[in-house]
Amino acid sequence: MRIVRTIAELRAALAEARGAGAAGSGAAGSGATGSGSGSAGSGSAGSGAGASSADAAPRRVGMVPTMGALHEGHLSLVRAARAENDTVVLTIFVNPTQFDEAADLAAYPRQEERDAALAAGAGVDLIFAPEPAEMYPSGFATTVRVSGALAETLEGAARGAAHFDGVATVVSKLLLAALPDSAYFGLKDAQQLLVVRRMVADLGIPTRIVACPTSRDPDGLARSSRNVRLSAETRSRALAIPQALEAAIDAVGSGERDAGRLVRRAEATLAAAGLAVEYVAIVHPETLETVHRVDTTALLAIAARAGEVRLIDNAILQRANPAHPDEEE
Ligand SMILES: Nc1ncnc2c1ncn2[C@@H]1O[C@H](COP(=O)(O)OP(=O)(O)OP(=O)(O)O)[C@@H](O)[C@H]1O
Ligand SMILES: CC(C)(CO)[C@@H](O)C(=O)[O-]
Ligand code: BAL
Repeated sequence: MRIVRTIAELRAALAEARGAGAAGSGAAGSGATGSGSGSAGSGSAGSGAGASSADAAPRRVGMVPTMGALHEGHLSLVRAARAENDTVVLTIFVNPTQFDEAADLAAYPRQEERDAALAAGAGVDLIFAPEPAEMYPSGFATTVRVSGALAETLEGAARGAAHFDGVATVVSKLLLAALPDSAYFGLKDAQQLLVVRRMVADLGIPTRIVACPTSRDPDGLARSSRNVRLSAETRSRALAIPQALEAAIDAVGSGERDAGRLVRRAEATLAAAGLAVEYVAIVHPETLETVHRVDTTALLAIAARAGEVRLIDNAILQRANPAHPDEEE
């Protein structure tokens, strides 16, 4: 496994991995900044050594964009990418433009050596870990903005428009730098996934966006890099978030359709645990428009603070098959 820091190095390494640049450039090896952390295990190609000749079948590249501080949730994305691609690229970049709070950016966990070891063990071939100046060189003046409810509700409203501007801009740069066949995103950040899908479709970026299920600790808490900042006490209070989601799923399963009642019940569960609720919303799972009744499928999204730590989570609420006699109103 190799770590590269510049877009030029990333492109060269991928050209080599795809078999297109093996003969000519030689840049994949020469540009890398080093930090080998052992073999990629399940990796079958991509770190230079396995590059095929140009006449071989095209090699598929999968990308997993992250902000580092890897946990099992990230590794589940890597495994999904590993299963479908010849080369897996993990990006690690704590993107300053998507942070609305300086304190959150400063406190964001950074642990690159540990990340590299975990990535290698999970089958990553290449890590792209640029410095901010590589992604935002002097004079940088372009913003990619997805407008409308998709980006302006929920996280966009709570964190401000700059958040998804930052996400869309950096993800478009990452995708354009590597042009992966597929890129893998977690459903924990369901709105981010929808924003990225819209952006990729609108800009004609030829990458398939793959949604991966939320990975949870055994007690139900969604895995998140920010969880390391929870004390034992705030962590146990944070369990009210998955509990509120489960209760809503159960309530809908038992016939509750009224979104207002579902929201108020979830808010009460969070408040009783001492969490500061930022939003509890029931929205259309694709447009994110508010829905008033759960007649088919809806997304229940929660953002709440446990102490200083802001957490998000969500669940799909699905009306049970209305053809079943018990489900008729
Ligand atoms: N528990 C999880 N299950 C599945 N995917 C996840 C999970 N946590 C993060 N991801 C995904 O990993 C990718 C990188 O996310 P990121 O690096 O921001 O991690 P994070 O744990 O969400 O951090 P934080 O929420 O503290 O910002 C995103 O696509 C995100 O949705
Ligand atoms: C997609 C992403 C890597 C863009 O900075 C980030 O928002 C994240 O880690 O979810
Ligand atoms: N996990 C989404 C990125 C962020 O919190 O900024």
